[in-house]
Amino acid sequence: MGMTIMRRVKFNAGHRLFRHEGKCQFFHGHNYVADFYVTGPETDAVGRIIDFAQLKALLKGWIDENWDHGFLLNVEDENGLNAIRMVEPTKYFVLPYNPTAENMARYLLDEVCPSVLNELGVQAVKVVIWETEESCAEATIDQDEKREHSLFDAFQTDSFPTGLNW
Ligand SMILES: Nc1nc2c(c(=O)[nH]1)N=C([C@H](O)[C@H](O)COP(=O)(O)OP(=O)(O)OP(=O)(O)O)CN2
Repeated sequence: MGMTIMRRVKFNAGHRLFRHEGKCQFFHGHNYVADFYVTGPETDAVGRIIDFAQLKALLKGWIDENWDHGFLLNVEDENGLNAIRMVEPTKYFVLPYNPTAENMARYLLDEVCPSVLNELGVQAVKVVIWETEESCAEATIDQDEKREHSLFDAFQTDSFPTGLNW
């Protein structure tokens, strides 16, 4: 039977949505919540896929270093990037697309999780980004990617609640 665990990471960041038609074109920030769903081939002698503390160190570590208390900007947003580069000191992260909840979840799942998790023999199969208490976006690996990774074939994530406790 497949097993999946979830580790939540909270952070805050500023952003704006390049070419947004409404208020999200302006610089603003969110208290984000990122839920990382992680699966592995087997549990260890203690009964863990991986220790939650290890997930925290790796995933929160990456977020704290790269996104927390920084600005997330679209690489096409030259004007926004020029503005944020003028601030001293500054912290920003350039994404290849707009920093929507959808794109942030996809970036964490496709780019960040493989680089920080896979050498430990576990795999992130879903990332959910909560932008507000009411709005979230979910990125999942597709069926082909799951099949390629035969060790993780039997994963099951439907059993997790989706509500938030802030
Ligand atoms: N599909 C998406 N739509 C929007 C995203 C997103 O990431 N994915 N992001 C935004 C903005 O970042 C905006 O700050 C959040 O939008 P919205 O829910 O409209 O904002 P509020 O929570 O402040 O809503 P109010 O009820 O107006 O206070 C926009 N859309």
